[in-house]
Amino acid sequence: MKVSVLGATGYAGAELLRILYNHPQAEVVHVTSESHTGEKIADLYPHLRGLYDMVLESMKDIEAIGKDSDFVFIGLPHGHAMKVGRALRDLPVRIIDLGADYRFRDTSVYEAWYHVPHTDPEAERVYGLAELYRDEIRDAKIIGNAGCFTTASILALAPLARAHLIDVNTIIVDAKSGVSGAGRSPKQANHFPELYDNFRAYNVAHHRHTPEIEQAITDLSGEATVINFTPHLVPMSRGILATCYATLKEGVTPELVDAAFEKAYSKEFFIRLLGRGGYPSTKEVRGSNFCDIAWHIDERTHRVIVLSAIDNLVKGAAGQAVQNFNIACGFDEKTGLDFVPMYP
Ligand SMILES: NC(=O)C1=CN([C@@H]2O[C@H](COP(=O)(O)OP(=O)(O)OC[C@H]3O[C@@H](n4cnc5c(N)ncnc54)[C@H](OP(=O)(O)O)[C@@H]3O)[C@@H](O)[C@H]2O)C=CC1
Ligand SMILES: CC(=O)N[C@@H](CCC(=O)OP(=O)(O)O)C(=O)O
Repeated sequence: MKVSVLGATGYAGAELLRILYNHPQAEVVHVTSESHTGEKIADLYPHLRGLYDMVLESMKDIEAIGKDSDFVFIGLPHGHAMKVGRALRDLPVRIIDLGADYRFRDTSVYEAWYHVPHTDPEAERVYGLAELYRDEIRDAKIIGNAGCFTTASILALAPLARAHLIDVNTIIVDAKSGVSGAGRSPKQANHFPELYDNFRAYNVAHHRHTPEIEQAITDLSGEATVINFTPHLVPMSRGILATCYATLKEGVTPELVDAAFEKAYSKEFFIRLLGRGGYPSTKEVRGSNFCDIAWHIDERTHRVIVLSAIDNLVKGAAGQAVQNFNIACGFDEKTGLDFVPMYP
C-alpha cells in the first residue's frame, strides 16, 4: 500500500514514520510540512536518519499526493483535515485523520467545542477506535482516529457502559498526559523550567475531549451521557494514565464487573487486563500499542474506579492509526504493531 503522511514533522506524524518503517505492507511515498518544505525529514528528526531519505513537500498539490497514495494519514492541527477530505473526495484514496475533524457524527458538536465551522459535514466517516468500531472501519473512506485521552478513557469505561453496569451520568475522568500530547511547537507552559517538577490541571470543565467521550459512551450505553473530564500535564515525554470513576447500578457485584471486562477484551491483543486490584503504569506501555486496564471497587461508595494506561503517541495516535489501516486493508491487526513496550 502506498501511504502518505501529512504533517510528518509533528510528533504524531514522526511516530507514524517510526511505525510504518517496519510495516511490511506499507510504503511511504509523500511526507509534508508547512514550514520545512525542501528539507529532509531526517534532518528534523535525527532518530530517523539512515531510515528515511525523503524530502518534505508542501500540500499545495494535494490532489497529486492523493492520486499517488492508497491511504493518506493526516497529522495536522484540527481544521485542516476537512479541507483535505473535501479535496480528495472523488479520488479512490482513503483517509485516516489523527486529528478531530472527522471524529464527530454530529458536526454541530465539533463546531461548538472547536469553534470553527465544519466545511465537510456530509463526508462519510467513522470513529476510529479499533476495538469498538472495527466493523465500521473496515470499509470506511474516512476514519477519524480517536483522540489520546479519549482512547484511554473510552476503553476503560466501554465494557461497563455497554453492559449497563454503571450510571453513565456519574462518570468522572481524571487523566494525566505526558507533554508530547501538546505537539512539537514550543509553548511557555511546556518550557522545561515551568514544566519540570510541576504538576497541574488545565481546561477544567471545557476540554475538547469531553464531547468525544460522551459520544462513545452514549453510543455504547444507549443513554444520553454528560461527564466530567479533567486533564493534567505531567513532566514526562509520553504516556497517559486515565483514572475513571462511576457509580455502579444497584445490585452490581464485583464479579459482574470482572465478567464485563473479560467479555469485552479477553480476545483483544492490544488490551491487557490487569484485573481487579491492578495498577497499570505508563512505563509498562511506553512505545507500544497496548492499553493496560485494571479496576477497583470501593464498596463504601459503591463506585468503580478504572485505571487505563496508554502511550499517547502510539495507541493514542499513530499506533491506533496503523491498527485502523490494518483493519481497513484486511491485514492482521497486529501487522507492524506487535512490538514490546520499552522498559524501563
Ligand atoms: N501529540 C499527540 O499525542 C496526539 C496528537 N493528535 C493529533 O494529531 C495532530 C497532530 O498533532 P501533533 O503531531 O502533536 O502536532 P505538532 O504540532 O507536533 O505537528 C503539527 C504538524 O502539522 C503541520 N502543520 C501545522 N500547520 C500547518 C498548516 N497550516 N498547513 C500544513 N501543515 C501544517 C506541522 O508542520 P511544520 O511544523 O513542519 O510546518 C506539523 O507537521 C493534531 O490534530 C493532534 O490533535 C492526536 C492524538 C495524540
Ligand atoms: C498534553 C496535551 O496538551 N494534550 C493535548 C491532547 C490533545 C491532542 O493531542 O489532540 P487529540 O484531540 O487529537 O488527541 C490537549 O490536551 O489538547
